[in-house]
Amino acid sequence: MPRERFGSIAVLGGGAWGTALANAAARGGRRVTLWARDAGQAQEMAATRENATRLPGVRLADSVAPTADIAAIAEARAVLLAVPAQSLRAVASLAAAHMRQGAAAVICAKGIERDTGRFMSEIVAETLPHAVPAVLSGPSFAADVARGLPTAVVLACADAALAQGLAAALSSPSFRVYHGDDVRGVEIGGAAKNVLAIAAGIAAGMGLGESAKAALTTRGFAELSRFARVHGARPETLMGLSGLGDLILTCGSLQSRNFAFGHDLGRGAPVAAAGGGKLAEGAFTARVLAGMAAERSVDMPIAQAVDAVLEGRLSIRAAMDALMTRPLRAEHGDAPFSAGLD
Ligand SMILES: NC(=O)C1=CN([C@@H]2O[C@H](COP(=O)(O)OP(=O)(O)OC[C@H]3O[C@@H](n4cnc5c(N)ncnc54)[C@H](OP(=O)(O)O)[C@@H]3O)[C@@H](O)[C@H]2O)C=CC1
Ligand SMILES: O=C(CO)COP(=O)(O)O
Repeated sequence: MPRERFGSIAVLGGGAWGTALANAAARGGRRVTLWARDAGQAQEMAATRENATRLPGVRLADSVAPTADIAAIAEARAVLLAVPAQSLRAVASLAAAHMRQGAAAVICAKGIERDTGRFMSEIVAETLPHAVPAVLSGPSFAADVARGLPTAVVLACADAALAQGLAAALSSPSFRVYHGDDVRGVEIGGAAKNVLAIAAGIAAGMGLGESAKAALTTRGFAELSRFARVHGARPETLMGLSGLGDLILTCGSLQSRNFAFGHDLGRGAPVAAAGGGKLAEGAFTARVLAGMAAERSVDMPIAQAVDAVLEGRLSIRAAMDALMTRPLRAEHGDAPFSAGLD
């Protein structure tokens, strides 16, 4: 599928990620409509060529057209949904009447809908039945992408040819988009890593050291993989950019808002004050992820500990102690009497 088919694309969401993706697509040669819900913000971005609130210091590419008019997405053959996961349903519903038939709806949010347990692709299937769902995920901080620092992500769509065409259309020398067809695997990696990054941040904030961080990240990957496989994800997807790759990035950097949120908790901040008011998607997904894991009897002790901390059922110290004193078991599988954090 030729990349020229996607000459014009739209991005929904005037936040850090929407703005960064707009710039990335522009670098890939696309004309980009960048929709923000706030007319004042859209006008300011158009006038100053900067998203001063969410991504200060980064110049908007010339071929990015900010707007607050949702009807402006009508021509786009690909629409990138870059709003928080809990707002995806509302924004997709708003876009439904304006998106062209058969356009790709590329989910860029990382989370699970907390009131329903729906994956993002399920929400798109419900709200945009005339669009083709796809998901873009992987280790990529908005500030890095917007500045054109080298980044690699993956775009998955059940229609493999469409995934390939979209990946080519969005790629540029600094933004390398791999393609695949494991939509569920890619979206679960992005959703779950945010919750696990809060745990890694807590451990760092408590000063538990680099070894604890490595243990949490590795055992976090084990539980992310268990959950994803129960939901039909392929193991190789979990080993890739959207699984292991994003987990490593987010569990290891204060640049991550989820890690920073956990870090604040680890230093004693109350839940309501942690993260400095920035979006920490894992805080919204923890409850529903832990609940879905319990429903399917998937062992996710780290995600469950994060949920218990956020809900006030456990102190962070008690949560860490509980993780370390679970019955010993085999690292891989359920054999008793072996060492490991699982
Ligand atoms: N930032 C990053 O590095 C990355 C983020 N992501 C994911 O992208 C998603 C968005 O994150 P990000 O852009 O960083 O978040 P930000 O907090 O920077 O921005 C969120 C944006 O969404 C808008 N928004 C929220 N609710 C609605 C709604 N109901 N209707 C319309 N617009 C709405 C906000 O508008 P307003 O300002 O008016 O409230 C704001 O422009 C998240 O799921 C995140 O996990 C993925 C990869 C990287
Ligand atoms: O998803 C991200 C990096 O891949 C961004 O992480 P945060 O939302 O934790 O900042």
